[in-house]
Amino acid sequence: MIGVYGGTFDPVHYGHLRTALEVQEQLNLEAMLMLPAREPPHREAPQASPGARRDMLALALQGQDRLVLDERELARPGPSYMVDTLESLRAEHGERPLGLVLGEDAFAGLDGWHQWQRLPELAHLLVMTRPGGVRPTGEAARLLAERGVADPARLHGRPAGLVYQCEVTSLAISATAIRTQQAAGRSSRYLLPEAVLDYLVEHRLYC
Ligand SMILES: Nc1ncnc2c1ncn2[C@@H]1O[C@H](COP(=O)(O)OP(=O)(O)OP(=O)(O)O)[C@@H](O)[C@H]1O
Ligand SMILES: O=C(O)c1ccc[n+]([C@@H]2O[C@H](COP(=O)([O-])O)[C@@H](O)[C@H]2O)c1
Repeated sequence: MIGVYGGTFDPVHYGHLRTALEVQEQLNLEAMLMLPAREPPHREAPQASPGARRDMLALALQGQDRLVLDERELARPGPSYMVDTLESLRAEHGERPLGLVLGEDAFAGLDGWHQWQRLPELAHLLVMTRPGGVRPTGEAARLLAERGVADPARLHGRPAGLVYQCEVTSLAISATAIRTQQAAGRSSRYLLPEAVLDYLVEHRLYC
């Protein structure tokens, strides 16, 4: 199975990196693709440019090969709809299982995503715990009730369609908090890789 971890990564932090690694290990994924969104739908435009967010992610991923930068959303003009990303991955990988990785907060709002009903047809949904995570209600709760599985082995037996909840280390880190710290002249050290911190300070991305 291939993991698909999309994000705004404005900037990438240890909350993304550690959870991506844990899901990759827990589910024995062949690879975990990390996809920065060029134009994330349903939120304000990111503060850092797509290129700067890509560069920070590349710095964060240096020296390891389990988490892989995938630039397809950066190359695609217009809003970075996940359904388009999963379709392009499905075309590349045939029947190989795909796992769309989401924090609980993102999963709770899934029914607002573009063509959201198609997402579970294209990939499994791997829902990570997140501090302050919202309990799913409405369509997300229904998806969990209808498609949820407790045994991760089942995910490997079909290309898409199941929902699995992944327990990951609770890291109450958010990109919003890091941007706020930077704007206030406070330190963000130890919340994100040193090389990423050096980059965003040097380029004055969030001052
Ligand atoms: N600390 C964390 N623990 C678990 N999942 C996380 C964590 N931080 C981000 N995620 C998940 O990573 C994905 C991408 O998140 P995103 O790039 O928006 O980061 P963020 O820290 O939530 O950013 P922002 O504060 O700007 O909204 C989402 O699915 C989100 O739920
Ligand atoms: O496809 C959509 O309509 C859609 C709506 C909201 C979020 N997403 C994707 O979900 C991922 C996490 O979003 P965010 O806003 O938490 O960074 C990121 O890859 C976004 O592009 C996708």
